[in-house]
Amino acid sequence: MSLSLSADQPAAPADADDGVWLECIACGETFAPFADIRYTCDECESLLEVRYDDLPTLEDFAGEGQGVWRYADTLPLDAGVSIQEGATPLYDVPDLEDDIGLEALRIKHEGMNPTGSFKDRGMTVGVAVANELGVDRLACASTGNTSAALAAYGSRGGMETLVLLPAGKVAAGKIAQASLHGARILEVDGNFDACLDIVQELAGQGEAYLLNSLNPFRLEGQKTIGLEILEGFLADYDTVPDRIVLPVGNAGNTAALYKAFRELVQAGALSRDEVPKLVGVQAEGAAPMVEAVENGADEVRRWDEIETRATAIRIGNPVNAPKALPGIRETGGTAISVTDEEITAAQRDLAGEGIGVEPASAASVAGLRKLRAEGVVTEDERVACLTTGHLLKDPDAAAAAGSEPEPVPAETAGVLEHLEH
Ligand SMILES: Cc1ncc(COP(=O)(O)O)c(C=O)c1O
Ligand SMILES: N[C@@H](CCOP(=O)(O)O)C(=O)O
Repeated sequence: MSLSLSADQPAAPADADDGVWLECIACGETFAPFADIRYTCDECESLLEVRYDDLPTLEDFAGEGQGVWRYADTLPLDAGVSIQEGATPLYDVPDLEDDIGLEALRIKHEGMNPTGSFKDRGMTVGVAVANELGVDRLACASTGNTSAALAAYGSRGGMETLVLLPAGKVAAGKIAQASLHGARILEVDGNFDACLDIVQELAGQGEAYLLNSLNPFRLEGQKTIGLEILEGFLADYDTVPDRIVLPVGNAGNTAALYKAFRELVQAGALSRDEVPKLVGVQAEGAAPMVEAVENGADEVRRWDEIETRATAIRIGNPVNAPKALPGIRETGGTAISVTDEEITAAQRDLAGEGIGVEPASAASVAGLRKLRAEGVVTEDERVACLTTGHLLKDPDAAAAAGSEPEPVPAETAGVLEHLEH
């Protein structure tokens, strides 16, 4: 089955388990979902997706469960290892909306999840599947947020966790989280992509269960971001957004949102033309997806030299590109890169609306501003920007972008005198 936006319904193969199976996105080979551990296709090594024989519409989600698990009908299990993830705010930002010049702008702030990033939506599902598979050690490579979420959900699920981080390139808040939640932290003398290569090898040797976004079950939880955005726009504007702009690193969210919308099209809940355009934003110093989109390529070129202040998206080899590139192309979206200075300016813009985000998150707003200035995004559009992680994840970046504390004497007169200057 291809990754096109088609209304064709998948038919369950014999190895489906309760209407759920895994399917290779390249050769179409199918696998029973929980019989063995696999992350990629046995036949051609391409990425796998979870498939369902009964696809729900938005109405099917009304009122049941909480957060991510309100969408259990579109997930591979009925319940997960949960810390109440999902149901994040969809903020209005009137000043920013005017300033950028749009009909409507909303910020879906994923920093309001339990560990402060969207990764929780994936982990609640991924760790539950790990339980189902009977594994006892979980592992990931991480620029920080995945490790924080894995550590928290793993410890709640009673499993050992191992995280591989690029030494010196992970923000302080994220290391603190992984550490306190009890992960074993290995600092690798290499970048994120090198860490992921190692974790894939460890997982391949059966040393641990891999919970990066290469794991098809994890992305199922992340689909719920898209469903919540659609429901929020339908409630407030009686229509779905024209565009969703999101930061891109390993391209898991781009793949997950596209899958959520594809499934709604297959369920007959959304027409092809209604699907929001997906716009990926990367930092200039780590922009292999942007390069591929600009060149109309079907594959990304791995960037070995990468650098950006937005350490969460300091990634040169987005593993989900084979799922995400069709998502951008089929929805009529695009990809754009922004400078670190543009990212910091957008971080300040969001802070001015009371929304605290880490640098990578602000890339979405920086990219939207640029596309609006270039006329690619038009004034009459309704747009959702995804902000992926909380400000406190990277306190050093926040302090550098904000104002300096002013030393004053410990008495009122001295404070008043200081305030006059
Ligand atoms: C805060 C933050 N924003 C954005 C991303 C990129 O998301 P994705 O890998 O799904 O493209 C990540 C991690 O990759 C992240 O931690
Ligand atoms: N930003 C990510 C990078 C890893 O992405 P994943 O979605 O494949 O786990 C992180 O927080 O580590």
